[in-house]
Amino acid sequence: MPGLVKFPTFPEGVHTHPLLVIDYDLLKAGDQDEIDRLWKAATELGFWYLKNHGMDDEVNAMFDLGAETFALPPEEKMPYHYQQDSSSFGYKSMGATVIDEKGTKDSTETMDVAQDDVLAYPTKVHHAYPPPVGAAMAATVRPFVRKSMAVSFCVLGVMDGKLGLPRGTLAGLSRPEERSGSTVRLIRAPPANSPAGQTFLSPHTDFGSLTILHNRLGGLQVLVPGGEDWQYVKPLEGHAICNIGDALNIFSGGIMRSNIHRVVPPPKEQAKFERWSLVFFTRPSFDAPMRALTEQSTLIADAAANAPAGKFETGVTAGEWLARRILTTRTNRFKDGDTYKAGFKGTEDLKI
Ligand SMILES: O=C(O)CCC(=O)C(=O)O
Ligand SMILES: [Fe+2]
Repeated sequence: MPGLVKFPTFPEGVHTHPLLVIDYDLLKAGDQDEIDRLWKAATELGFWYLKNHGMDDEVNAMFDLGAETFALPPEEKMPYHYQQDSSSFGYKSMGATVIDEKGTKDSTETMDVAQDDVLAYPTKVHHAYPPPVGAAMAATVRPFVRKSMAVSFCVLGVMDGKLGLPRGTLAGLSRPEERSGSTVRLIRAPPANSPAGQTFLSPHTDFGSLTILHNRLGGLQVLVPGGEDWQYVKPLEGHAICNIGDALNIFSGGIMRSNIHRVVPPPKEQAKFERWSLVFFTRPSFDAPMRALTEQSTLIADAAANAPAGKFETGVTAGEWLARRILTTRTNRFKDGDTYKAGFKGTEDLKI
């Protein structure tokens, strides 16, 4: 974040859900207890804190880059806006997407920098970015992406083992050499001086495999399985918040949980401040089929066999899945609530 900005600590007395804390150093070392705890987190809630990820410096540098980029005047950001009919790579201005079935426009600015563009820079693969991003590519963006990829691939490797998949299976569905929707996202949400009940990000499951989130202020909430009420996830200094997305839910025949979450203004005194998040989304290669890996694991085959027929055979690729969910939120495409709900649907099994 705009590292020098001081903000009030997360308040007492708000309904908060604790997450398991997973130690990345222990995971990398193959510690069996830690692996078991990660498995518990990934299958029960689908969210956990990650400590000792070793990327605090890269995260702070990314927040500074976000501040520099979003501070540009609109005429210097808009040329890098995402294209209406394609992916969300690039800059997104406030109001360019809708956040609910009523067609309410969003109030955040975002910048998505594609992993493919970061790795190939200065060759452009998907999109162009404002000059501060290019200038920071080698020193800031690429180191952040590399460390985030290492975390993701470590988690995917652990999941291979637990799911009974041949080693490297899940990473093989997100090979950096193949084009994918994997991306870094910076999000700036304004201070919440607007009507109560405002939402920054409506209830959703994440579209890809694994999400690694760094935030400073509260506002992220989860709907705990079987529960009715939204509970805050408290940001913890130096801890990332990780969660499972739709692709891992589908690949695993529903064993891993892609849990529904949303973002509302930060609680109490924190609401007066701008809210910044930095997210790294690992998503499968565009060509990867979104279906349960039943041939490679009896555990997955059994899980899929117990689910309603076809539930984990989506018939689409990861690229198509992503495009459907992303394009549904475009303000210029919004038609009506039913079309929105059908188009935005993820793997949630809870009612939105
Ligand atoms: O900003 C946050 O805390 C969460 C963001 C999120 O859920 C998303 O970008 O998918
Ligand atoms: Fe999310």
